[in-house]
Amino acid sequence: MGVIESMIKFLKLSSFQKALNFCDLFSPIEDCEELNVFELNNRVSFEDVFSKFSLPLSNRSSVDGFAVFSEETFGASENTPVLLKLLGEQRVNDSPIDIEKGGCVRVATGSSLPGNSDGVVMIEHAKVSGDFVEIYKPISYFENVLKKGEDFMEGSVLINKGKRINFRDSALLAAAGFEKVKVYRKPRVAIISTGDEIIPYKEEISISKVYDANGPLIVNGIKNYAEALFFGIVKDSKKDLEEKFEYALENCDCIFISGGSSVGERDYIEEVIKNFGEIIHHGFLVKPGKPLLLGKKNNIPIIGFPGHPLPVMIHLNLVGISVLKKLGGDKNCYPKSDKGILGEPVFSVPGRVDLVMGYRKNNFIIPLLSKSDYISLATKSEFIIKIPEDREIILEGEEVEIYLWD
Ligand SMILES: Nc1nc2c(c(=O)[nH]1)N[C@H]1C(S)=C(S)[C@@H](COP(=O)(O)OP(=O)(O)OC[C@H]3O[C@@H](n4cnc5c(N)ncnc54)[C@H](O)[C@@H]3O)O[C@H]1N2
Ligand code: MOO
Repeated sequence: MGVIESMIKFLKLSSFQKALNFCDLFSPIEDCEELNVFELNNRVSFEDVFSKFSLPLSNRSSVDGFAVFSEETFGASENTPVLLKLLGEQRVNDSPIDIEKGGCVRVATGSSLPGNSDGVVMIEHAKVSGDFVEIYKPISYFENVLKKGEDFMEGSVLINKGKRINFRDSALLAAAGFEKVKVYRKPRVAIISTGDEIIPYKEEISISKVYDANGPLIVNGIKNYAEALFFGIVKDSKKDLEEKFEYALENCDCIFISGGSSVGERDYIEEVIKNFGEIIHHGFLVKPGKPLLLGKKNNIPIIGFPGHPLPVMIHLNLVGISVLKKLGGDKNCYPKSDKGILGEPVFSVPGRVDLVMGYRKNNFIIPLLSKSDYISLATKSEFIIKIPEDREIILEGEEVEIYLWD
């Protein structure tokens, strides 16, 4: 490739927003598996899950105390307690017993309320005296009671299709009696590291070699969202790359490749993607990661990450994981963002988005200055600060948007 061709390649840089919207080009893989309720964390529900019964199934006491007819406690006080006959005990695993006016029943937290009783006096506000209980405090109608169906009603949607199930959701599903739930199958991702200089950790390092950091970075980074299939390190050879691509396209739902995305003599990735599918965008108005390459074949996303590990980390977090969430059925696929106040000024070049590592100190956002070739600073960062394309400087005290690491 000549100098002019190389220059022309990057004349048309796309707005970074287009990279953030890359996930919109794909649809979820409509394929599922059934998982036990113990294995659901971080998986995406394949269906609307409806409750088969109401919870609680009956009116239940929220406290340890005495179930009563609430109106019979009106006027009770420390000096003039109301006296109610102790009719028995209703434990959590007992079937409801009866209660009559002028009486009360000892209940535990979670017990069904006996008969038509409509409130529970806490044990702290009562005292057993022989066959009677002295009530020292009045309660209102249904005080200290969780009413039947108050938590959720029979037939209501517990989890929507496309929701990423968290550990709290798994408790809800278990309480509702679900042993198994259908979830989207995780997309299978082919991960390829490229470069003649890239070596696996088993080999001896030398000045002309670089250990493969991007392989483990991508494999670990996507585990929550995908099945990661590491295809290994491929030399800068079009033939070798094409072979891996062909296999990956037949067996995987997505391809993530790092290195060789720029405009050098041996940067073949664009050409290889073109041979098998289509290029959507190559080159973005963003720092770092300008040569980011986004392509696809039908519903198979292909991302060519620039070789330096820092842009891989950033764009895996912002673009790669979003695409995997989309394929995996997640309705909420954009990166998590937040806002904060800058504690130090940060500088940029107008016309491009700058993505700067940052951390929080005394509730202020502090930028960590780094070059694309740094790896170490990223591990100290807590998030990524976004400097929009129309800003040259953002001053201390101004609000900035931050993207959270996944
Ligand atoms: N003439 C130009 N040169 C470059 C441009 C440009 O616009 N014009 N863009 C620069 C930018 S920005 C970036 S980013 C890099 C990206 O280049 P490539 O995607 O082609 O990546 P490589 O050249 O293959 O590698 C860059 C760098 O990263 C190291 N690397 C690669 N893979 C790994 C890995 N798996 N683990 C660890 N380190 C890796 C590689 O050894 C290189 O040092 O292009 C600029 N050049
Ligand atoms: O875009 Mo590159 O990642 O700055 O060196």
